[in-house]
Amino acid sequence: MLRIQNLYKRYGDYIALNGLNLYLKKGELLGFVGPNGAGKTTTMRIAAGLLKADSGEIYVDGIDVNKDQKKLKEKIGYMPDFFGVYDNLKVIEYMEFYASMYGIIGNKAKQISMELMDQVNLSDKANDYVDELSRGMKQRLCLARSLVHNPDLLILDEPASGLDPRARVEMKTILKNLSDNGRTIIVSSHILPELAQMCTTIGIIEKGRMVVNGTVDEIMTKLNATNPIIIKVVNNQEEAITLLKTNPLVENISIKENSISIGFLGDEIEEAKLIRTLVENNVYLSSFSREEGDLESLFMQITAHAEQEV
Ligand SMILES: Nc1ncnc2c1ncn2[C@@H]1O[C@H](COP(=O)(O)OP(=O)(O)OP(=O)(O)O)[C@@H](O)[C@H]1O
Repeated sequence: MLRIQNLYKRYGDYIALNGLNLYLKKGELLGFVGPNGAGKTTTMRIAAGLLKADSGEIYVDGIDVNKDQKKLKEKIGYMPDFFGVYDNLKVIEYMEFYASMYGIIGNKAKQISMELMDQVNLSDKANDYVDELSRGMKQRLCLARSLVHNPDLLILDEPASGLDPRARVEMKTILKNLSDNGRTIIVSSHILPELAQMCTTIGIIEKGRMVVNGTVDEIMTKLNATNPIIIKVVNNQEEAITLLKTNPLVENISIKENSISIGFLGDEIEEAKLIRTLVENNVYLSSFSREEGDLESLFMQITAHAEQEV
């Protein structure tokens, strides 16, 4: 659905995007995460056709963003991170106004607007003035507005920013429902745990480059593969250490309380072979397991130096 290759964007001398790559399949929900200033808004605005890149390729469902703006606008729904004030407009009028920008008018506009307001839990606010809505309601309205032309790809820039915990949960539930109904979505945030539970795919951006992009499962598998294995030996720790030292896949042996921690470069089959060697040499194990990694610590690790420089 979305293919971004080698994207570059400068603001004056400042390099905001530095060869960014991003791939997203139909029906996926991508959490686009990075620290402040990493380039999320710039990427999203370029993908939505609102900003021009200096170079790079972007295709949305096969459409070249640089060549066919009209078709692109039909495909994409965009929700910006900031939106303005709306004098004297009722919620339903606001929705119908946006529908009219896509040529949808009259009863059809009313029907679509009512359906979308229902999806974002705003049906009972149809006749309220937009300015009188809470921040969470305004954000949900903005989401509904971005769906008015039934786009294939939704690009949402920090839709949950500034919301209280209850409103954040409500926004997440709405996004999850949209995703479950087959919509392809990119949602940005600088809070990874918030996205990790609902996203199928994660992209971590730092200093204008994508540093991690894959499904949550793929990222966790890769992440865990580099974690130490913790071995608990119940009888002969010395013998265990001697055996571990002879295995070329074992590195960094250390003892923590009554456990042995090792760096291990092998896959699961090699892990099984190592267990067999230990047991066959009368080393009794009560446990043998990789330390579990978590996405949050990965994110903090990747973005630590970027935060320090801010
Ligand atoms: N119009 C502009 N002129 C100059 N610099 C800009 C402009 N827009 C963005 N930048 C700079 O480009 C970098 C990337 O900005 P961008 O808004 O894309 O980051 P972001 O990841 O969305 O950040 P945030 O999480 O704070 O919204 C930042 O350093 C920002 O200051």
